[in-house]
Amino acid sequence: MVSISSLLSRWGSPLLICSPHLSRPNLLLLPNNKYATFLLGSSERLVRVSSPIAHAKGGRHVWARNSNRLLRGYCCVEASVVAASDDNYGNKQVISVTPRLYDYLLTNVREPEILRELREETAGMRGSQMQVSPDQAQLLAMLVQILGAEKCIEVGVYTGYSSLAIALVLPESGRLVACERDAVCLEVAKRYYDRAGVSHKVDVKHGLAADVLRYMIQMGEACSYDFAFVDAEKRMYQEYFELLLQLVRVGGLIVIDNVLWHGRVANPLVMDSKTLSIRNFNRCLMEDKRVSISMVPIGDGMTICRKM
Ligand SMILES: C[S@@+](CC[C@H](N)C(=O)[O-])C[C@H]1O[C@@H](n2cnc3c(N)ncnc32)[C@H](O)[C@@H]1O
Repeated sequence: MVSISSLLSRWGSPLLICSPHLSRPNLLLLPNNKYATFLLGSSERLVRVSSPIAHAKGGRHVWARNSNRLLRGYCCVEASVVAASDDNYGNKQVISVTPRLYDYLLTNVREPEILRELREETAGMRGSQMQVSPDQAQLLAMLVQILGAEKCIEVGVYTGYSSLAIALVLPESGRLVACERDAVCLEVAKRYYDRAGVSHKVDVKHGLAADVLRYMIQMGEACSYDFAFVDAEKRMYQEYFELLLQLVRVGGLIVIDNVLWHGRVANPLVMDSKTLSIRNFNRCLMEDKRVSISMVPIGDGMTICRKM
């Protein structure tokens, strides 16, 4: 076994931080091309160790004793694979998407021409990083198709990329209620709905999404929607979710974007209000027996919820 102090001396000048924020013993491996960072700790003590991995060949194991538990981390030089090995995870290996691997993945996405044009036009606009990725849009469209959805809701339209992906696969009789507070973005979205010939399927609601959803419930539309996608204000996620749970039928889906929040949700040292909101929301969803859930590491992380 290697003690933390000998680990530190062997790896040169790593970073050492103590924090009271972890609620249970934890081990995270966050490799990139140059460093591997390990968080080892408990509610009493968190140790973060970063080490250059430039000279490593193959994988290497690191042991550290935390309270009375032995934690073992496996640091992979091939950054496309993360492997964790401890009491919780066994020897499970999971893919970590590198830029090269993501480029490859995108060559396997069938992005309709009109969506590509919208994405390229939006690239020059403020906030273009907010748009869902082509692989996410493809997954949303597939979920809508699998469900045979006729009635959908989107919370957070921006310039319309995800809503257009959904509208394109809706049947002619289908309807998407698209909620957005920014009129300038909506002008771009509406232009593309027109160009794609799907304007008749999209009911644009300009205003605050929670108000629109409340109004829809008051108008007797509860339990009548098949699918909802949430991609707006992060601190409102719980509220959107509660309203959409009323609007969606049993067996319908609510898909929530940005649930991994650029990885910040997994870093106990990050405590800003948006990260806390999403972390709390994820924790509540875990315990929410009204839905079955699947958190998918696509884009910035999406959770698919099915109403029971
Ligand atoms: C992440 S972007 C949506 C991206 C979009 N789904 C796409 O793929 O292009 C979030 C959008 O939500 C809108 N938004 C934020 N808070 C809102 C609210 N309370 N009501 C309605 N729209 C809101 C923002 O104006 C922004 O355009």
